Amino acid sequence: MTLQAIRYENGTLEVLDQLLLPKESKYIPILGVEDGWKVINKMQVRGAPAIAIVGCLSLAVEISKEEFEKKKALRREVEGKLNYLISARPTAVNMKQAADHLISYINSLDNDESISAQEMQARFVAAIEAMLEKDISDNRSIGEFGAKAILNSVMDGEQVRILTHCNTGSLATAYFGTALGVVRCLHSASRLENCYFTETRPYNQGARLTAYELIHDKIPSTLVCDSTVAYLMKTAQISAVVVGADRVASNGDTANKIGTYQIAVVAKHHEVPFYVAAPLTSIDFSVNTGDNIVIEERPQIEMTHINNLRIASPGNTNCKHSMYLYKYYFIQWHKG
Ligand SMILES: CSC[C@@H](O)[C@@H](O)C(=O)COP(=O)(O)O
Repeated sequence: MTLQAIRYENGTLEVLDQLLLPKESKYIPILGVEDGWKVINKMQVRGAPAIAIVGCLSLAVEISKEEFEKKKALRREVEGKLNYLISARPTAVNMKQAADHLISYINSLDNDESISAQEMQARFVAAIEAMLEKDISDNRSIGEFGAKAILNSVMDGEQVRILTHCNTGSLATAYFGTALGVVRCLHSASRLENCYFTETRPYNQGARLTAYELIHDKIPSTLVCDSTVAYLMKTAQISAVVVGADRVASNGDTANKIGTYQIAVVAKHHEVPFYVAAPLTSIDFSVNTGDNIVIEERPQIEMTHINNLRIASPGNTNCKHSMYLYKYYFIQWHKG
C-alpha cells in the first residue's frame, strides 16, 4: 500500500510529521490555515505538490467550520488566507498556482447571483477536495510517461539504473510521487535494476524520506552521499537521472532542491539523460527565466545542526560561504 502522508476526510485533516521520520510516525492535526502555514514553513510537510494540497486543505478545514451570511465576506477571507499560505514557502510555485485558480473560482461564485453564501461555501470546499483527486491522477500519468520515456532510450528488455535527488514520492505528493513515481513504475514493470538516491543535505530528505519509501515498497536501491554523484556517473552506468521541480520557468529553467544543479552539470558531462518529472502546476508561465524565480533562503541552523545537535564549529558563521541558498535553478531546457 502507498504511504499516506496526508489524511483528509469530511473536513478533518492530519499530516505525517516528516521531520520525525524515519524514527517516529506521528500525524499532526491541522485545524486551520495557521496550522497549515506552520507545518509547511517548518517543513513538517514538504515537496511542492504536497505543500499546495495541505495549504488548500487547511483552508477547506477552516472554511467548513465557519458560517457566512455574506458572500463577499467569504471571498475576502479566502483571498487573504490563500495569499498568506503562499508566503510559507515561496519557491515552490504549486501553492501560488492553486491560490490563483481558487481566487478566480471564488470570484466567479461571488458574481453568480443564483447561489447563496452556503452554496458558495460548499462548492468552494468541493473544488479544493477535487485538487486532491487531480494530484493522484497526475502522479499516475507522470509515472507512466516518465517510465516510457526512459525505456524508449534503452535496449528492449534492458534493466535501468536511475539516480534521483531529494524526496519526490508519496511524502511529497498526495499519491505515489513524481520522479519517485517514475521509479515506482519502472519497478512495477520489472525494468528497474537499482535506484540510487542522494542523502540530500542539509535536511537529508533522501536519507530519511526517500529511503523510508523505497524500503517500504521493497524497491532495490542504494543511498549515496551527495558528493558521490560524479564518481557514480563515471562508474555505475546510470541510465537516467530523474528529479522533481519546485518551479519551472516558461523557458524551462527549473528550480529544485539545492544540489540539483551540480547533478545536472555532471550528467551533461557524462552524457546521462536528465529528466524533470513534474505536474503542470509546477510550471510558472509568468516567469520567463530562472533568474526571476524567488529563491527561498532557509535558516542557517538547518545546515549547522542535525536534529538540534550542532555539527558545525561554533562561532561567527555569518560569512559568505556559510550562507546557503536552499534552491537554485539549474538547467537550460534542452530542445528536442
Ligand atoms: C514532488 S516534489 C518536487 C520538489 O518539491 C522536490 O523535488 C523538492 O525539491 C522538495 O524540496 P523540499 O525542500 O523538501 O520541499
